[in-house]
Amino acid sequence: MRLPGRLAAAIDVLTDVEQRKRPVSEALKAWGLNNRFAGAGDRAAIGNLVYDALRRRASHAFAMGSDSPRALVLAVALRDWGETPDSLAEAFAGDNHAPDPLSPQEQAGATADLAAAPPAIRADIPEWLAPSLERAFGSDWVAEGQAMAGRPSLDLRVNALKAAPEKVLKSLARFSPQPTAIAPFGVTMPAGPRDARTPNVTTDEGYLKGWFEVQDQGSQVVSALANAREGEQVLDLCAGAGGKTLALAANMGNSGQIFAYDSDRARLAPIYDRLKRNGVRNAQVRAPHPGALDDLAGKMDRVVVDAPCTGTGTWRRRPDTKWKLTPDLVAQRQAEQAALLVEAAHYLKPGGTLAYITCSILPEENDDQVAAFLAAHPDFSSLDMAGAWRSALITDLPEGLGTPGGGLCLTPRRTNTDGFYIHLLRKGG
Ligand SMILES: C[S@@+](CC[C@H](N)C(=O)[O-])C[C@H]1O[C@@H](n2cnc3c(N)ncnc32)[C@H](O)[C@@H]1O
Repeated sequence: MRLPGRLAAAIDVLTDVEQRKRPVSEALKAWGLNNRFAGAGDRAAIGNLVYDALRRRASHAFAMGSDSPRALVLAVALRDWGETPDSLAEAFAGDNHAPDPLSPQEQAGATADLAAAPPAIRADIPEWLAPSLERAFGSDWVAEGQAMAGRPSLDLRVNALKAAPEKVLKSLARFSPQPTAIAPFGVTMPAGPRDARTPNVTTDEGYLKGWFEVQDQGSQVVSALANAREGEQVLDLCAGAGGKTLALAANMGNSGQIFAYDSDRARLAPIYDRLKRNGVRNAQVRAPHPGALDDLAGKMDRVVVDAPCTGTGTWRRRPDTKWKLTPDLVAQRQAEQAALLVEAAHYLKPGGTLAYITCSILPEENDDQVAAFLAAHPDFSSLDMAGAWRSALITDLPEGLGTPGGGLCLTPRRTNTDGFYIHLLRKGG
């Protein structure tokens, strides 16, 4: 397929997403099944168009004067992919699969000036979230929003239990991987432009042998900052599919004990295979039976709460969630987070550490939650995060990552990672 056909297909997919309220991945898969002639390169290009349209939905709609799927996809071609009204007119001419020719208004979108657009449009975020971003980032909030509308890199964490970074760099040399800037065991492949395909690393022999896992560098950094040490008793209270459990196990050199729990069996299910592939021998999965964790009360050196959250830090990867978020959903997540912090405290022994993590950048889910917890639990105190950074990452904490409430917040703009928050709290005693 050539560009015109790919644009037309992306318009169809985005229409499907918007009309049937379908996740993008599902709509793309359905399109692929109905259009079996399309190759992997076509499917990747169409996916990029749809995701790019959603990443910058607000600014694209403003520039084009419309938020229709057609306007958004054409905006990607004109505003992100370097096409011009002339290059598109030439490509569309005589191509049976091309969308209709561009209207004068659509052509004008190519050079639309957004300087006078409201800040939330320039930041490409829903307007109701502007006060939260401003609280989180001060005068930088529009630039932070813009960075969250970019394409993410593909990051891997080398599994120190089985391989060294050099081995993985060599195994994946065909994708030109680079060491990550912050995470000590990270390998990264920057996103390419236009129709660039994301490397398929999960068919690599290194992956199948457990030498590495796909994990955003930000997730690797907060896993390292949780600072689980050899010989400790650690509860991973929201283990999900185990992304952080695996990193904690590697950090602990397979010694001590990790209890991996999640209240959702389906989310927990992949952890069994992943633990095996990674050669993890110090993790015990606790399925969500009543009383599953009763024997751990007051005994843990460390409890990691990788809390359910709005996922605002992952907007680059799941841009549709940016526009679906509602105040009710934020409130729901806040209630879950507050309850989980109280629950986590119950399992810690005196002197133990609680690591509170979210993949959100909203202060309502981060500093506010910790402040409310500390106010109700005077036996807990905030740990020095600069010291934790030095101890876990053997470098000084970069400028500007600290939050007013004493936590750390990583962002695409600050650290070239997904957005993550972490705060370590010590139980007195
Ligand atoms: C951010 S995800 C965890 C991701 C996982 N730690 C990883 O690194 O791959 C949050 C998890 O919290 C779980 N969860 C939500 N409420 C919970 C609760 N009350 N107790 C335990 N887990 C809960 C969800 O099922 C979800 O899997």
